[in-house]
Amino acid sequence: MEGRIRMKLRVIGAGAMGMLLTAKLAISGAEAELVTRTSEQALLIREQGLRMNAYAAPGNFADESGRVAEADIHVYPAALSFDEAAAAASVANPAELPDVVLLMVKQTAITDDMLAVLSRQLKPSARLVCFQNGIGHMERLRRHIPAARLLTAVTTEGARRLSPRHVAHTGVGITWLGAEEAIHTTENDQALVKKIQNMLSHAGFSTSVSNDITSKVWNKLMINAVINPLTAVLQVPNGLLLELPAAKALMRSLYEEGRMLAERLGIELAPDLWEQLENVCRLTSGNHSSMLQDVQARRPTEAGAITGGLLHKARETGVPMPVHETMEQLIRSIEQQWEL
Ligand SMILES: NC(=O)C1=CN([C@@H]2O[C@H](COP(=O)(O)OP(=O)(O)OC[C@H]3O[C@@H](n4cnc5c(N)ncnc54)[C@H](OP(=O)(O)O)[C@@H]3O)[C@@H](O)[C@H]2O)C=CC1
Ligand SMILES: CC(C)(CO)C(=O)C(=O)O
Repeated sequence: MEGRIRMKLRVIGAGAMGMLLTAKLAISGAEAELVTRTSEQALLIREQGLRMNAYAAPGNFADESGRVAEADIHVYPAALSFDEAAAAASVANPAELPDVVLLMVKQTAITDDMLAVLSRQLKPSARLVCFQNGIGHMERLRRHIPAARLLTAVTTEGARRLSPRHVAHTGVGITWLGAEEAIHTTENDQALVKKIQNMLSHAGFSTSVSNDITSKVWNKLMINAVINPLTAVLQVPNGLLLELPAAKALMRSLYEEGRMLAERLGIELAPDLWEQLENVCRLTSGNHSSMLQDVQARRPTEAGAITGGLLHKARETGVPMPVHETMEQLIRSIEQQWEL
């Protein structure tokens, strides 16, 4: 099939999104290996495989009570830990290294130490596709990996990790691919991006290439910056935000502050973004946002890259964002309680 030249793929991070991508890529016949943080999880996946539930009603997210699964799929991808991948890369022939690496860890895992190790696993022709919500990570990545090797992916797919080898595909969405810097202009670069798009599309992800990926990043950032901290602080599912007049007023203030900042930065947001935001709350009404799930599990949240990402830009440009500042302090206070 056109554009389906065999590529070696690696998915780093065997959480919700990493397991989803690996399972669907494997089902589509792609050669995808999964890199876990721990050797225990890699061993478990090698021995027992990955399990994926895909739910009925595309476009809708599964509710907490668990709808009847449309499919219960088992696949057996290659799996190894991050340290094992680093050790193998140090002695590998570059031809054995992956052509495309999908980075599926949370923003909180993208540290300078991690990136120093990761950069040594990438051959010069490889591309690293980064799926994180929030902003700030691409700047960190560019300190270790040449910008020409980096691609940004923005996705509205939804996944939930049910166990270290079991994932639920909780929402069917859209994925955009693009480069934040206008450097992917050669024919070779464009052909490679097209191949990645084809590979994701063939795996069942509706994928488009965007010439303005920053806009896509910010549309998603705005949605996450409005819904996630509010649901995490109030401990409510997404849909309830629309039912509580005071919470809805806060949503609107967060939204207006974000829109003003985007305007100042010259970033184009969707004209109907507020309606989209309300729609996400409706479509995911029973869901706990990822930030609420992190707070409930006492895991570090991605607030630093979502609310914190906006505030960083606000400070650079002098745009006041008092409501986002308050949300950041509230989330930080929650995280600081765990240190006591
Ligand atoms: N889940 C979703 O529906 C969506 C998520 N996103 C974004 O995608 C990103 C990933 O999210 P999600 O999959 O939910 O997060 P998860 O926390 O479920 O998964 C992240 C995984 O990364 C692993 N990890 C951490 N450090 C390393 C490392 N050095 N090497 C290998 N693996 C590592 C973690 O391992 P361990 O558990 O052992 O610590 C964990 O399994 C986030 O930025 C999120 O905002 C975007 C759209 C939708
Ligand atoms: C869109 C939303 C808010 C869905 O819950 C999300 O992306 C998240 O929880 O991080």
